[in-house]
Amino acid sequence: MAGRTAWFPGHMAKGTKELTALMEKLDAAVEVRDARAPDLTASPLASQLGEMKPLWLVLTKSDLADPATTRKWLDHFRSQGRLAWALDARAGRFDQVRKAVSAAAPAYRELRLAVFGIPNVGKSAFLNGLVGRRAAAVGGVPGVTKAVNWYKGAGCLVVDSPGILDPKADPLTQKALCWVGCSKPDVIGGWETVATDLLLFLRRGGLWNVIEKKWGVKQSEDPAFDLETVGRRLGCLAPGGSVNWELAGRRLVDAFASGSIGKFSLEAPDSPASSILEGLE
Ligand SMILES: Nc1nc2c(ncn2[C@@H]2O[C@H](COP(=O)(O)OP(=O)(O)OP(=O)(O)O)[C@@H](O)[C@H]2O)c(=O)[nH]1
Repeated sequence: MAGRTAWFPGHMAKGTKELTALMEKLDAAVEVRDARAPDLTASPLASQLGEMKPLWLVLTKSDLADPATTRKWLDHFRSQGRLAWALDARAGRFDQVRKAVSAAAPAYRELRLAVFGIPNVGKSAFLNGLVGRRAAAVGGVPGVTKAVNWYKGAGCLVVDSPGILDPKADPLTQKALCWVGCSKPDVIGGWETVATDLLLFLRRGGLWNVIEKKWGVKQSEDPAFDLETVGRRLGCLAPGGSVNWELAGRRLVDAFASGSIGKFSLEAPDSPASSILEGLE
């Protein structure tokens, strides 16, 4: 894949350092990924942390993903021996996760868990759902760093961490992360370029039906006209009647990221998005 981006804000570097130091004092960690793209939204820290403690996996935004594909992902991860669940973190049923918490808790104290993942995957929504929306942050835990916030839930103490994005992620992966709201188009060339690649991805991945279903727009004969066709359909016009590309791109990508386009999955265990992304170069 093409060259590397340099976007790695300081707080993410700090978060990585804090989290690895903290892992020593924890019993397990929950990695949060987006159910629409579980490979793309994997945390760059997962393998490092997984060597230290058991890693549980939560696929959030399952309400926005294709249910059959999500079931395949769960089978896939469980076949690797991982505890894995898929849920709508804002409204989800947490019974299964809570059951795992009580099963894993030591007899003499609460289970200590970290929640981590790349930006905007739903870490806070998951944490709030697990410990209860009104849970207040509790202070330092004896013998454990005071530099982070702990939240007390039934049988567990949970610590949040800042979203950490792979500093080495290539530009195409970063674009794909914009499609699900986990990265920002302004660091990767703007809305037009992110949206153009999204349409190309849908075309190549046989996923154009989501666009047709939502807005009644058919694929153009030439992919170069796809964004123009969509932009016109959405009424994103500049004075004089030409398409306002940035606006069209923003409306399209926002519709994807927020789920207003309908349920879709960008990848399945047997067809990872990375294979289509490589074809976009
Ligand atoms: N539809 C849907 N939206 C969700 C779900 N989980 C989170 N969201 C939304 O996704 C957005 C990001 O959620 P957060 O919980 O703030 O994500 P985060 O990972 O804590 O974000 P950072 O702290 O910025 O890294 C918010 O608009 C949430 O309402 C989910 O399961 N389903």
